[in-house]
Amino acid sequence: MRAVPIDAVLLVSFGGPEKPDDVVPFLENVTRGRGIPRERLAEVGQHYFLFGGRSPINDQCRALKAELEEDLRADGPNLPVYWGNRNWDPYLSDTLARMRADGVRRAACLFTSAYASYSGCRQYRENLADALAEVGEGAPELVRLPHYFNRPGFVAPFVDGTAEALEGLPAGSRIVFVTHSVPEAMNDASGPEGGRYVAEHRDVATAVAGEVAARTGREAGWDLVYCSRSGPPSQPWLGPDVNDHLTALAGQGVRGVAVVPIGFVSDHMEVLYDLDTEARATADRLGLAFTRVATPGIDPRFVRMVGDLVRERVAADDSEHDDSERGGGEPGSVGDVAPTGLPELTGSLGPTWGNCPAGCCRNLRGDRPAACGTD
Ligand SMILES: CC1=C(CCC(=O)O)c2cc3nc(cc4[nH]c(cc5[nH]c(cc1n2)c(C)c5CCC(=O)O)c(CCC(=O)O)c4C)C(CCC(=O)O)=C3C
Ligand SMILES: [Fe+2]
Repeated sequence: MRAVPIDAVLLVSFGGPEKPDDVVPFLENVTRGRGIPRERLAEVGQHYFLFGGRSPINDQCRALKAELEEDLRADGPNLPVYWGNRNWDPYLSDTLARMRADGVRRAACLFTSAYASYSGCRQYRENLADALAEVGEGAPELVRLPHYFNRPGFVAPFVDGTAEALEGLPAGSRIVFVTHSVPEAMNDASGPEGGRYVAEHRDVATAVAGEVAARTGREAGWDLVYCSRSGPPSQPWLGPDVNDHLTALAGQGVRGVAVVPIGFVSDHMEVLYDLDTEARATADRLGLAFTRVATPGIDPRFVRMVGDLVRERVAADDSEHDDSERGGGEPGSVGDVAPTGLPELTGSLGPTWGNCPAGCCRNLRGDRPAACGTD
């Protein structure tokens, strides 16, 4: 049976407020039914207000959408790129309704979240399923592009940024990889076999540290630590917290840190507040030199990698159907983007998947419909 060809790309993101009046309703959207203590919500609201009530995340998505459209125009397939958010305007349901109106039948989804976990994977899929149900008859079919945490286009910008940061820091400085904390139980249930959230981050951290050592000729010690813990104190979450870790490092006589936000695809409020504001203040207090490395954002290698995921997927569909009429770019062509010097997949976890296998990143609160997977 011939599948309907992919005729659009859908960027699926978290969403964030863009003005002070957005902040409280945004937080209500995010935390509905999640059991976050009120004090934590008030505190996180303040982080947004400190930055004028505007998160950088939506602008990052607009920029990525524009760059990806350009990449697909230049090297094919020339597909429209849509963008929808889980928690703020443009909402997924509105975007899916617009796609239907535009005649889109089958879209390839890219989540702006690189790692397995309920929060970063299945919750996106559940929100897509809800939006599909809301739109109803005629909504496009959705397939997921492969997970990309171990693609060089995602990893290389962190390698460059870390090597450069270490150049400017005192001898003996350490690399501090940071990601979003999640409940330990959520890590235990992440991926098809569990524990995948931490395993994927360790895989990226090992690859970045190894490549930086190879490039600079100096081996910097590194750690994987966490930011943005929420939830009640009684619930165990992944640690150590980045601030506690910086305190411990200073106590050991370390003089500087390259803080590498590997958990974040682009600048989010967590990066602006939890790292650039709070962790930097901690480092200043401790007399630690502190450099925060950039997120991939719209690094040309990251954009190209996303374009390649689309090209790979379309080529795979075409090769299953030799009656295809689809033209467009050489899959994996390099264009004018510098090669990364990294292997095709970094780390040791090997090939990933697009649509998720059954049981992947289980919802510990109970089963709900989820798109882009076999359950
Ligand atoms: C793993 C993970 C990612 C990375 C994957 C991905 O990128 O999706 C992520 C991203 C993000 N998280 C974000 C914002 C928030 N996350 C919250 C709460 C929570 N996050 C969690 C996990 C994650 N979150 C968890 C386990 C909770 C507890 C509640 C629950 O179990 O669901 C809360 C509530 C207040 C608080 O408790 O902090 C807010 C406001 C924003 C937007 C930032 C911006 O506006 O720039 C982004 C990109
Ligand atoms: Fe979050």
